[in-house]
Amino acid sequence: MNGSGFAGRTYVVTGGGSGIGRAIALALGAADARVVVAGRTPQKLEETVALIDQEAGHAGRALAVPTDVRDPAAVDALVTAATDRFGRLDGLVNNAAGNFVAPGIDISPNGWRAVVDIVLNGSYYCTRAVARQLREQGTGGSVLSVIATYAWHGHPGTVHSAAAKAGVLAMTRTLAVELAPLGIRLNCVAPGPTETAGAGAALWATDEARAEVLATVPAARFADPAEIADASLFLLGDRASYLTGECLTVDGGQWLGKQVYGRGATPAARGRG
Ligand SMILES: CCCCC/C=C/C(=O)SCCNC(=O)CCNC(=O)[C@H](O)C(C)(C)COP(=O)(O)OP(=O)(O)OC[C@H]1O[C@@H](n2cnc3c(N)ncnc32)[C@H](O)[C@@H]1OP(=O)(O)O
Ligand SMILES: NC(=O)C1=CN([C@@H]2O[C@H](COP(=O)(O)OP(=O)(O)OC[C@H]3O[C@@H](n4cnc5c(N)ncnc54)[C@H](OP(=O)(O)O)[C@@H]3O)[C@@H](O)[C@H]2O)C=CC1
Repeated sequence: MNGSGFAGRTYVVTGGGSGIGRAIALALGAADARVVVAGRTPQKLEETVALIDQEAGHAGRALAVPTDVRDPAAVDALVTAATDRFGRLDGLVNNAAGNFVAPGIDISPNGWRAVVDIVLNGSYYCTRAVARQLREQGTGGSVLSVIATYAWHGHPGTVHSAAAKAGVLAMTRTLAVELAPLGIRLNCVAPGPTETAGAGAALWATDEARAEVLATVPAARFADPAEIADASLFLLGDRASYLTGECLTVDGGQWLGKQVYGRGATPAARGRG
């Protein structure tokens, strides 16, 4: 990815210790960017840093900053740690999330808060802190938030996450307009079912649940986190320089694949096949 414009730039990736966040952090590192990974579990963050250093062939390209994104003071400290270490920031990936499946009216207030605080409030605190730093630098930059297609179509069993992701999409579109004059772009990526341990445990913990999810994907497979990372780097980088307030869906056709007749054109056509 040399020549992609990432060399020497610095990006904060929340939830960079696992799954999609780790894949994005590794892709940024491989594109010669400097990467600051944030999350609650220091060991997972250090593993990502070690993988980036290993790929680079030397230490120093990445930094782990244990952070709970629900805590605005901790988020401000994250941005300070990143700029102390690398001198400046160029962007942010809001990837941290929590999720579980439960009937909407049975979720406790604390269960609702757990998810909304991480996904919506955490994304706002991180975006606010990074955008203030970019404004101070006068450099512009790019913010990418990882959402889900149910931000717009809804989804039974995940009302907390769907509502929070919809909020992140609205935040993205609102701040895209407010911050465009500062050269700051904000976009979203909406992955479909992606093979990660976190989502597997939270959303498709049994073989039956996994098969049920798979049956909804026209592409008939889960995404690899690296495929989400590819789309993410496009949105973060200079090739998307005139693109702001948008959401790129990377879901193997899942959310569009809800036709009355399933995947065949019509029952009659399928009968002939
Ligand atoms: C199909 C394709 C679309 C998929 C789109 C989206 C996918 C994703 O978001 S995948 C990301 C999945 N990754 C994770 O979820 C990892 C992180 N997860 C967590 O940290 C937890 O799951 C968390 C969100 C619950 C937060 O953990 P923590 O802050 O430690 O909170 P507690 O365990 O103390 O629980 C707080 C509160 O929530 C209630 N709760 C937890 N799990 C469930 C459940 N399965 N059902 C009902 N309620 C649950 C828990 O009981 C607590 O409430 P109170 O008991 O009232 O205190
Ligand atoms: N996998 C999928 O099918 C899909 C995933 N997504 C989205 O992709 C993103 C990544 O999910 P995925 O990689 O699958 O799942 P993971 O569970 O691997 O990723 C979630 C990450 O968020 C971090 N995190 C959770 N709570 C906090 C917190 N309070 N503060 C800081 N970090 C936190 C976790 O680290 P730690 O626990 O150490 O803090 C973890 O690294 C999420 O936004 C998810 O909603 C969207 C659609 C589909």
